[in-house]
Amino acid sequence: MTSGYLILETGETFSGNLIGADIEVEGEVVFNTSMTGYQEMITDPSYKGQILTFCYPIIGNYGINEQDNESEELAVSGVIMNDLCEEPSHYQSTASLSQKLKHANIPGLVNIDTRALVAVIRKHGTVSGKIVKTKKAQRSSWHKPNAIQLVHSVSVKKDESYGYGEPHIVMVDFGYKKSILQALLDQGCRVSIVPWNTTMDYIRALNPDGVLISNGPGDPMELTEVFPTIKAITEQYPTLGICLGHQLIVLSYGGRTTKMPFGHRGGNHPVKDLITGKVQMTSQNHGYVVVEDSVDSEQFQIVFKNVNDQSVEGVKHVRLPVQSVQFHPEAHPGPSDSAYIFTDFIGQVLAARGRKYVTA
Ligand SMILES: NC(=O)CC[C@H](N)C(=O)O
Repeated sequence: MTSGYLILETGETFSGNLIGADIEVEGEVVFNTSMTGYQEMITDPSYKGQILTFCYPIIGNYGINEQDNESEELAVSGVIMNDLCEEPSHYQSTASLSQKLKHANIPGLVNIDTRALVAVIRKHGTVSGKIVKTKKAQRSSWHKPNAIQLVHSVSVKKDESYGYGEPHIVMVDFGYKKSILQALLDQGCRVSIVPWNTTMDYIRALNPDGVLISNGPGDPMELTEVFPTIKAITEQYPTLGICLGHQLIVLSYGGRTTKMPFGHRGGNHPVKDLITGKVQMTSQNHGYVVVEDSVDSEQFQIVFKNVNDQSVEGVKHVRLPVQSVQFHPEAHPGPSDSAYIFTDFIGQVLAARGRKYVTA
């Protein structure tokens, strides 16, 4: 196998072997703690521009199938793992992970000491890194990807329409995961997916019963140009925000987000519902988080918090049927404890139909 290296901006080098595409890449090095779900992760558009490390030591054992893609394209810039299984076994498997990476022109590094790497990321916070072929590769220039470019590259370029039922939900696409669309279709909805920079007039003309603001890559504070539209949406339609969508809703009301030391990426993040006191296990993938003090309590109530670090995991508007969650109720990968978020949203949409909102 060809030798390859991960070099970090903080100075460390990790040695392993190259798989997938024969190219060098750069990206923010992040880690996910899920035991399964590597196919959903590498196709989740929120990972656009990032190099993803799998904490679980054996990856690839059930192959790649035709069902579990969260988007058509692979989103990650590169992947890092310990032990790659090249002989997958699963009745749905149609390819191996390394074949999929090669086909998508994405490089990976295997036989990396991922426990040591994760310890380094946890020490420094998320760092930039490069997957390279020689140890002496350039360590000086690092560039932070721009959120508008990232979102633009993964968002639909024109409307797409799915399902024939009711109610009609418009999903503003910052890089949606297919499982979110599937969750809406499972609720019987008709779904119109529109590009991230769609105007309020255009959304109004589609006459939605409710709007979903999707997940997506990048630093939410760089997406200022959409804040007025997001706010206008929440003032007019029942709205659900997921992950980036949650951050954008809070930002559009004057709140702030900040970068977490190394993010929440995994399938077992405990989140407490502050109203019922119940804890649910959630699927997560985010590097930024809403700053608690920045949430205007005259507008929003914080209704979910992370049990591990007490960070904000969801808000509800105090008057309008608007809710947003930092975690992923669509799961994939991860537990589906919070799937009821979609049922609640559609319930609110149906209850609000025909009613006119009085805005703040
Ligand atoms: N999954 C997401 O929507 C991620 C949101 C944002 N890009 C973050 O990292 O926090």
